[in-house]
Amino acid sequence: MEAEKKAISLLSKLRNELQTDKPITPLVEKLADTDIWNQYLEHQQSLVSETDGKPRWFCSPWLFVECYAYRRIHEAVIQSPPIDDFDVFKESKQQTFFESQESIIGICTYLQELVKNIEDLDENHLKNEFFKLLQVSLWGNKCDLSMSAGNVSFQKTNIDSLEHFKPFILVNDMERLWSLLSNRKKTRGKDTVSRVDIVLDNSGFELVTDFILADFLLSSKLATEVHFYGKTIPWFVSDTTIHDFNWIIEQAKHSNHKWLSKCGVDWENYIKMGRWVYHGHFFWTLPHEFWAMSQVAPDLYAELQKAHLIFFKGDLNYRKLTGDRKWEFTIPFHQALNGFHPAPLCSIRTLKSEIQVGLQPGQSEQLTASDPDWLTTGKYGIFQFDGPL
Ligand SMILES: O=P(O)(O)OC[C@H]1O[C@](O)(CO)[C@@H](O)[C@@H]1O
Ligand SMILES: [Mn+2]
Repeated sequence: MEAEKKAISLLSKLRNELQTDKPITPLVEKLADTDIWNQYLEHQQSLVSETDGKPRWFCSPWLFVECYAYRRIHEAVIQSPPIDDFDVFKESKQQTFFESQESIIGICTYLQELVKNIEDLDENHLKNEFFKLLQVSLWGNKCDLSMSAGNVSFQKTNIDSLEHFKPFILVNDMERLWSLLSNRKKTRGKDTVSRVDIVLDNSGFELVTDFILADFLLSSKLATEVHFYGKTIPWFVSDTTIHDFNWIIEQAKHSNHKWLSKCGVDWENYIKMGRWVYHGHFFWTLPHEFWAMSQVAPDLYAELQKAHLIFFKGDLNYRKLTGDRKWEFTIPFHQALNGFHPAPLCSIRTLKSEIQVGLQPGQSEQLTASDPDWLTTGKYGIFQFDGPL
């Protein structure tokens, strides 16, 4: 109880600082990322003019203060042993998993039926299924908890509704993903690796959709291994940590539903065989743009370079890919990445923040006229690829 009281008082202090626009203060508790964070705060300080004094909550870059808020929540918890490994968002993450049981069973059953005869499918059919499961993973990203504040009444994806959602895909590079993976499958030798990396976003329903896609990639031999990247601390409410990752697989495995539990068993086996690999890295919970990765986290950058294709899930990853800058809507994605090219990559994201690049001339104007909130509601989505043609 004493520890809880301490955590709550630190959290109230944080809330007060935020609500009254106090200066941003350095982190105090020593963790692997503390020095990098504090250097970043100093850098922000150097950008503030003398008359403005210190960086504050209301007038600092949104990406920076939003990340900082979550990092401070974590600091309040780690300063309060013995509850220092408590995940303040665990309950809501687990609740959404249970609330979306029906959709989860639907997509797991679909996958299991599909993989039964996967060897007999012709090229076109396989491509079609690949596209479907990519879209399931895309619309799965509607379900984050930081934007919905725990309200998961968002329409859940099921395979039959995909056609209905197609018009809301604003950038669609699925064909390029198919060419890359299917060409590699045709030309690679028997023992060579095809590696797809997935930089995860939210746990719960979205993570299941990512598992379904990853399972399909192995079952169809479009990939021989899949590497996942998650957060090392609770983050943006619903983001995946190693605990969530393992918890979802355990839940699936112990389900009473035949196909969901088959998925759980298969997924656990993939991990045991090293065909699925999970990586945690503190870089993902820093405020840095991804173009800083090769400097700030060269080990992570080198890991990503081993992939043949990288999927970046979700809105926050897109903001970090593009530096959260106010780019023109039509500037090429390659340019907005500003030198971040560890391997061919693709953002799979529903739009929840006011940034989008790589649109056709006139596209944004048309959207603004027909649906003024198109950038922030999560109704629209993209598959945006960058890599050699
Ligand atoms: O889980 P996602 O798709 O990254 O969405 C989180 C998004 O929600 C917000 O917290 C609020 O819109 C954004 O800052 C963030 O980009
Ligand atoms: Mn998220």
